[in-house]
Amino acid sequence: MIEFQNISKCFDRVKAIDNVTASIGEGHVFGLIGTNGAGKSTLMRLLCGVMKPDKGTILVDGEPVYDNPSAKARIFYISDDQYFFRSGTPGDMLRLYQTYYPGFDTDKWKDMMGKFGLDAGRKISTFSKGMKKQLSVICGICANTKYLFCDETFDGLDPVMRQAVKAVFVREMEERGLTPVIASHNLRELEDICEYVGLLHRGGILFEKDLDEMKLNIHKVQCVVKEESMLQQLKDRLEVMTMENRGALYTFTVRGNRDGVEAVMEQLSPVFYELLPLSLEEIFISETEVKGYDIKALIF
Ligand SMILES: Nc1ncnc2c1ncn2[C@@H]1O[C@H](COP(=O)(O)OP(=O)(O)OP(=O)(O)O)[C@@H](O)[C@H]1O
Repeated sequence: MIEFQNISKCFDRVKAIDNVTASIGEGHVFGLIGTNGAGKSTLMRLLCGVMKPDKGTILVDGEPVYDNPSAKARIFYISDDQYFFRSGTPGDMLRLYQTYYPGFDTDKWKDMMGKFGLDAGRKISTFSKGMKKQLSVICGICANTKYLFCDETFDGLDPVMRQAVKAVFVREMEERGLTPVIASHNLRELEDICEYVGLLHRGGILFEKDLDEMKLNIHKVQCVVKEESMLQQLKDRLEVMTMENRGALYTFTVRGNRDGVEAVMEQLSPVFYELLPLSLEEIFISETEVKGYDIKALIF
């Protein structure tokens, strides 16, 4: 388990991470989502021990991670701005990781390189962006670490490769309890694969929850009301996060369990109403809008 408490990190006057507390459990996929500049990459670097927090504690399976080779050996980090040696080949990467990760599975690496069609002797500088990401994923999987951090790794892969990598993650989770931590802007992708999601906004964590549980407690209500006064009653009785309307059709995002929301709607008895589930993308937009990150303000 990775536990972090009250961690903060500043770059000059920019508070990249501001007093964040959360944890990442084992054996399931944790998705890290957030607005641009929210601090996702910074949080990942802190959790992997690449950077030291200004304050707060980070424990990987009970051990501090920064400057601690034994905790770091349990983590493989695929950064979004990948660095490869000049003139280096995948074979050079293999030798480097074999030295650093004692459990590195060389047979699996060779097998995956073959299956993904990557040439171990070719200069990495001649690889496409997607091929470099594939190489990192293969190294990350074969390092056999307990935790695998992927910073926007999926975003550079084509749809077939994304499916292949997801299938590899699922296999590794089942076979050896791998815990992938994935930061991505592709929420549809994360929705398919993640069980837990953390939402960062302006350096702070807005929530860190089980995705299915989260979906049980946030709903989209579409309704047509008899008169305007009913809208106020609805706002008074439900925890409304966002509201918009197109003509007579009003759409609310509300917090609360389905039965409670339905009971209020039944009592108010509008002309028509319907409760719909929210996608992760809609939850993201609603939660960040509540915090002042309003999509309409960006567009109009
Ligand atoms: N090395 C650095 N020096 C100065 N400022 C930095 C540095 N790294 C990050 N920041 C700042 O910290 C904040 C968080 O950046 P970070 O890259 O962690 O966000 P992010 O959520 O990964 O963003 P994005 O989704 O746009 O990739 C930003 O304001 C960024 O400008």
